[in-house]
Amino acid sequence: MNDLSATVVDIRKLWTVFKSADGEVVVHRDLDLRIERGEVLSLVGGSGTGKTVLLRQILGLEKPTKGTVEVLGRAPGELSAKGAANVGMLFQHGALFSAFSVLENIAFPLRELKLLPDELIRNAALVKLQMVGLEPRHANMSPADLSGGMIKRVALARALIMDPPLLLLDEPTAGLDPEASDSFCDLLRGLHRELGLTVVMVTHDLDTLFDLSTRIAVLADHKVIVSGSAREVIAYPHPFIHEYFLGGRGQRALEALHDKPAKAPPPSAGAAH
Ligand SMILES: Nc1ncnc2c1ncn2[C@@H]1O[C@H](COP(=O)(O)OP(=O)(O)OP(=O)(O)O)[C@@H](O)[C@H]1O
Repeated sequence: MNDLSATVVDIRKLWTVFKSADGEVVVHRDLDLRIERGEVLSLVGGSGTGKTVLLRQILGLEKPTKGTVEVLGRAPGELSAKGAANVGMLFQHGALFSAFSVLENIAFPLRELKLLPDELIRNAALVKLQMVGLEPRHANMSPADLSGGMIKRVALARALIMDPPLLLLDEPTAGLDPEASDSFCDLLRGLHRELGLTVVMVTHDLDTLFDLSTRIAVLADHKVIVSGSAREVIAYPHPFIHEYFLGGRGQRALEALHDKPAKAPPPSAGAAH
């Protein structure tokens, strides 16, 4: 497979087994998942079904016990500088360095490469700052002075600094109020379209899930039991799906989705919250 292939993430016969005091815990068993270029694939599943572990395996931070994970045809574990540039990750709480300014945080992965002069790195970071809807005046601020929505935006700019074709999002709207959450979803939707990104997202927020996903994959019984559109997934008979999507919370999110007026195409540089 080469970089022109439509498959960005290819997971085959994946087993993840952790040792515990009581023996072994099987998290994934023979899990298969293929993600094509341009998809926004959301992973949903009960607590402990291995969604975060799967993101970490795609990022190359953890190795499968058995089976293979490939990103653009390469094992993410073999991350060279070029490999690392293939995947951007937005961690749940932003994971910004508190001692660094906004711009230093965004520039960090590029600076670590030690390949470019400072001026070029600074300019690249400023471009990304604006891409996520922030302004040059935010560049010298400290993370402690930012709102939750701004922290997410800075973390997103850092995840995008190397122009990765694949972006991983762990609970991108967790902790944001509804307005900031909508605004961040608009930004993600715009960037997905404009940059032609492939996105893999873990979210417990059903509004975010229905708002952004082009496909939903459900993890249960140690594997992906079904993947497809919201409609297809909801129609799949499984107790987890019934409880998750057809309980009160799911019904409200579905109704809100149907009631929502169609959105105008969002600018990638929307107002920061
Ligand atoms: N390094 C590790 N060592 C041992 N067990 C681990 C390790 N990492 C994860 N686990 C276990 O693997 C299982 C899956 O964890 P993971 O965090 O991926 O679940 P999740 O689906 O993201 O859950 P949640 O929705 O609650 O965040 C859990 O039982 C967790 O305790």
